[in-house]
Amino acid sequence: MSPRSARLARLSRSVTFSACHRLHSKSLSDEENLKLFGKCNNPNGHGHNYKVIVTVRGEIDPVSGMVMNLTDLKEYMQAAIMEPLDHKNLDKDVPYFSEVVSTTENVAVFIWDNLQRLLPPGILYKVEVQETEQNVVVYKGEETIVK
Ligand SMILES: Nc1nc2c(c(=O)[nH]1)N=C([C@H](O)[C@H](O)COP(=O)(O)OP(=O)(O)OP(=O)(O)O)CN2
Ligand SMILES: [Zn+2]
Repeated sequence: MSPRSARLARLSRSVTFSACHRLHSKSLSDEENLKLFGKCNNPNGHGHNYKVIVTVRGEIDPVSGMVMNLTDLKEYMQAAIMEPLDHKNLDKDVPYFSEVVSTTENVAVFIWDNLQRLLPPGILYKVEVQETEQNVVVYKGEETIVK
């Protein structure tokens, strides 16, 4: 069979969700938490309107013309992002954040791991979380060895 070439494309979809949280680490004292997180350590928390942009990467299927059907991606994002996070207190309502500090970095990892469980293998490329217009995290599934 002769080799064929396929066009690779990246496909993105965004959602927004509202949630509140408090930056507080159980590994630190109250004083250390206040010093590290400042106003974000306020005991009663604060809220954000988060924007999440999910990007998948793959071949453009010659029959469907799609990398994946956006209708399917929408459903996966509903299950992986909106259902667990929208209108929640991240620290109290989402078990993952009872032991993990609810920074934007960790929100991005949480979403990545949830999507990985739902999407076809190897297709997830990037999760971008905008906590505010100024504060943005990109996670692409990368890990490093910690000694
Ligand atoms: N590395 C991180 N640092 C901080 C995070 C984070 O997720 N990762 N988060 C916060 C707070 O949650 C906080 O919400 C940030 O608020 P703020 O500084 O007020 O946000 P802005 O920069 O958008 O607001 P300004 O108007 O520019 O003050 C803190 N650190
Ligand atoms: Zn915050």
